[in-house]
Amino acid sequence: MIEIDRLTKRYGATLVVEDVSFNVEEGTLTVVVGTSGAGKSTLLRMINRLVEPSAGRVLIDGEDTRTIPEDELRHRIGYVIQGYGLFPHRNVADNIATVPRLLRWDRKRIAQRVEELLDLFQLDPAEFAHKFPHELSGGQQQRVGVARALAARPALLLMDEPFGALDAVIRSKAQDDLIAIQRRLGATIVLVTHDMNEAFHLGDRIAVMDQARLLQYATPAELLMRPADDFVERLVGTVERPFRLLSLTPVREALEAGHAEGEPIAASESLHDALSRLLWTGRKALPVADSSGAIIGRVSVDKILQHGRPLP
Ligand SMILES: Nc1ncnc2c1ncn2[C@@H]1O[C@H](COP(=O)(O)OP(=O)(O)OP(=O)(O)O)[C@@H](O)[C@H]1O
Repeated sequence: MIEIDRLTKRYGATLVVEDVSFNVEEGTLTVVVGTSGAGKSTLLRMINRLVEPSAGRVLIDGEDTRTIPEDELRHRIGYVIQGYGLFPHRNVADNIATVPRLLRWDRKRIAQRVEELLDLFQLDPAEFAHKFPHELSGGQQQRVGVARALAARPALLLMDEPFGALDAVIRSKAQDDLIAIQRRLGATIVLVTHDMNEAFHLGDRIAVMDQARLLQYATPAELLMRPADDFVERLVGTVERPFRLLSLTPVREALEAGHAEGEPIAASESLHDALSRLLWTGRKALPVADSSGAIIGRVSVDKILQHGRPLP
């Protein structure tokens, strides 16, 4: 677990991060979201001590980061920034091998790890290992940047606007890839963005910051249903709120007894998917199947719309 404990940063008289605390569970993805200048990047950089906190501390599995030598800390915490920071004169394989080399892994182990990561990021080693960063597209550079940060299996991966330079279509694909890789590796990630859609798409938990302070730290569903204040509510975005809520709720939670005609929908799919299917087919209800394919009930438009309403 990563414990962020009362972190504060002052530049002169200005408080840039004020008394921020939250815990990040192992194997989860936490998104820090907020307006420009809220202090998100500074908070992230205090976690790996690129910025020295004015007060407060960070614990990694109970160990205070101040007791860990800085170079060791950089090896234990991966860091990805917008623009990826790839070394322009090193090829893809050498870029990915950076930290394992510093840690003096043997050649064979490094070569295996590089190949494994290239495969994982869907970059064919035969084609990409020897290319240089300028020969790659933005999306490919982004993947190499993340692969490099993950190479030595860090305890924590920090990502600052990692998709900021990608256009909308590639960005969405890159977000899906990150989720798949995070699940597969069980990596613990803290990611900074100013994009609330990205936060909802990626975050197991979301930390909302404004003017140096943490306003709320909660799951996406909690943010939607119980925003801590007006600012959070506005940021979450009232217009898309019902749809976001439906995207986060599985069909199983609106299951009703009874029969319905048509192709069944899986209980694990979202109510958003169910509603799209219902609107598309013009039906009032769909049969619902469990993971074995057995029909366990139905889901109806009326019931879904009840779920889209915020709690009183
Ligand atoms: N080294 C510094 N010296 C003085 N002020 C700084 C320094 N670094 C950051 N700041 C100020 O701290 C505030 C927060 O900056 P930070 O980059 O953490 O915000 P952010 O939420 O990441 O914003 P953005 O999304 O625009 O990058 C800003 O007002 C910035 O000008």
